[in-house]
Amino acid sequence: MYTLTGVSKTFRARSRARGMVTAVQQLDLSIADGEWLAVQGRTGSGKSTLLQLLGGMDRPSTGSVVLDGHDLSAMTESQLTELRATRVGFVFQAFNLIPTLSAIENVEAALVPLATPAIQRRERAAAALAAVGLADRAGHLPSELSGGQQQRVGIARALVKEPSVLLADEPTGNLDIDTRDEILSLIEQVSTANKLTLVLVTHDSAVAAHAERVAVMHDGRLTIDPTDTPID
Ligand SMILES: Nc1ncnc2c1ncn2[C@@H]1O[C@H](COP(=O)(O)OP(=O)(O)OP(=O)(O)O)[C@@H](O)[C@H]1O
Repeated sequence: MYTLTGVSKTFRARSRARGMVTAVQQLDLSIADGEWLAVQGRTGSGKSTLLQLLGGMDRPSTGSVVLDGHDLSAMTESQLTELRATRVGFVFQAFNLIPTLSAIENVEAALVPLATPAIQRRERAAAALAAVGLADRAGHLPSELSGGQQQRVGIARALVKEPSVLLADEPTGNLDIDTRDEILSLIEQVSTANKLTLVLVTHDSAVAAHAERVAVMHDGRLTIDPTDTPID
């Protein structure tokens, strides 16, 4: 599980006159194993920064981010790289696939940092693509796939690492409503099947309504409704 204590993140603004920007302020948060937490909030409220801190892509300026007893803020760069490669899957709004690689090669790419032998890489990537219903599109380039199919590849790329945490930043933001619902139910299904902790950033209240808990960011501060209960 995650325990965040007194987490703040400040950035130096590009223009000197603007000084520092506080993206996340004094945030305390616990996320249980297997929980499905949605994070909502206006643009610029700090949602993506929070996700980056949870994923070890960035370090807090103050406070601690502890995952299963390990303080991410105290880890070395190589420990964080290993954490990202093994424990945490990421899904992005713009899919972030490599355009010159086929679907299966995009999924395999997630295993390169682990030095997984090529045969195993191919087998695991094929299984991950099958798990998202895309076995028959393995050889297609991203440009030959619909938005929903590209996001399925993105989900397979996150799952192939066999992570314990899935972090999704507006994963349905580029999709029409029907495809949004398909992708959301796929994310829910794979998260349940693999007992993943799911933290999903969304502007969309219809998406957030599926979560067990909804947290709202406002100017870097987080509010959670303690009365929130799971919605079936
Ligand atoms: N690397 C950075 N350097 C400087 N400022 C940053 C950096 N990353 C984020 N910020 C600032 O921190 C604040 C929070 O940004 P963040 O991207 O976390 O918001 P967000 O809620 O995810 O927004 P959106 O919904 O538009 O993606 C913003 O004011 C942003 O400009």
